[in-house]
Amino acid sequence: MAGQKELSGAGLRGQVAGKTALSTVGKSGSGLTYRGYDVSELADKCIFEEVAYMLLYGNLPTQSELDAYQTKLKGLRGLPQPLKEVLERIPAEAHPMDVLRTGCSMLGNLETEMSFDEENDQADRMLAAFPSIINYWYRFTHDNVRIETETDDETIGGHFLHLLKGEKPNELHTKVMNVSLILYAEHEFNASTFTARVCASTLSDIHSCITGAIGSLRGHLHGGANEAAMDMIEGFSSPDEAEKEMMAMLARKDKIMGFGHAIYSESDPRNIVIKGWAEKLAADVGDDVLYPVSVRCEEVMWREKKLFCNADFFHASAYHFMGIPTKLFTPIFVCSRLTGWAAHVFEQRANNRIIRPSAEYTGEELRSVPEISAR
Ligand SMILES: CC(=O)SCCNC(=O)CCNC(=O)[C@H](O)C(C)(C)COP(=O)(O)OP(=O)(O)OC[C@H]1O[C@@H](n2cnc3c(N)ncnc32)[C@H](O)[C@@H]1OP(=O)(O)O
Ligand SMILES: O=C([O-])CC(=O)C(=O)O
Repeated sequence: MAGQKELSGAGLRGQVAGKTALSTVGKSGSGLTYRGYDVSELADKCIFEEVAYMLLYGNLPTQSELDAYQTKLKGLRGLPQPLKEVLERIPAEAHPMDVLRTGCSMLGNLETEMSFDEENDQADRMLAAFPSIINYWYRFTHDNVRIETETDDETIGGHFLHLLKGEKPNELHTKVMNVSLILYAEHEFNASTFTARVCASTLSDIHSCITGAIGSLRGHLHGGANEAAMDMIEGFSSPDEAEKEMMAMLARKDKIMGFGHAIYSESDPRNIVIKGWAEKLAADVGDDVLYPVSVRCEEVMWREKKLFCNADFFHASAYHFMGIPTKLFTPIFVCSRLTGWAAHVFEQRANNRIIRPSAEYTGEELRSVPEISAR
């Protein structure tokens, strides 16, 4: 099991900031459980919609519940015209995470959550619409086409790739997308989820909570690490070059993206799963550089620093082998983590007290305001 670190110090590390029944990190099973189910077993046996349903509605769906849920989500993939118009005005050079942040916020203006009774329907709507939002903008600004976002793909993962590439994905790619979305779905009180909970604790609307969470996930120390890891590994032309460059980065004390974790001490249980799929995808595309480079980076970091790959590192090569542009990596994370964020918003609302910690003051002693001429 991937154990927990000794937790103390800055960044609220080790402080219990609330209760959750949604997941455990570094405590049991392979190290990550969602409502008591081990993430590796979920990734093996389920499609993403089953996990989304379990997080959002409390139990794994029966076959008829799953069929109804997939039908519901399929029916919610269309985008309102004013949202399409906003997306068309965002420049091609914008970061897709900013596009998604704006898309979520705009959706909140058009389909505002009027009462918390709507929270499940609102979460389902975002789950269905986010792949449409990001791909509508991407295809409009990069390929000059206005795509039809209502596909008949059974899964969100398949739907995402279909919109991106204009054709239905093969079985391998659909499976990897499902695995990836399951692995990224939920992770206790990480920075973006905590952002969503803080916002929810003020009794704000769900679009505000999710918009804020997208902004938190964007940074390279959190979800943005999968893009930063890709930028790094594609600069290495061989495992030996990767080793040499990594050693130089470590000597300079650079932060190496895709390694280390705030909670896990020895491994991130999601890594072994996505690494296995990255290896299969490498064989599928006949890669003999990127995957071996990634493996060498993993070996060097462990040998030199006892730092291990987190969920993001092998996601980089896996997504790349499926032909996904690097700048869409973190938005895919959003399409998954939305389930965890929304489930935490529901949990916070169900047992709420406004989140308002204290600060240790390090400023000036009490003093009087000098006249402006005397400053
Ligand atoms: C899905 C996710 O969000 S997973 C996280 C994705 N983020 C990344 O991959 C970014 C790179 N990793 C990091 O920056 C960090 O490991 C974090 C943000 C994930 C965790 O941060 P912390 O809990 O503060 O790290 P931690 O306390 O373990 O750091 C211990 C030491 O290892 C170093 N370290 C940790 N991660 C790395 C890294 N990736 N590269 C180089 N050194 C590192 C720290 O600088 C620190 O050194 P110091 O004691 O000399 O200051
Ligand atoms: O838990 C964290 O700090 C970061 C992480 O791995 C996640 O959000 O998936």
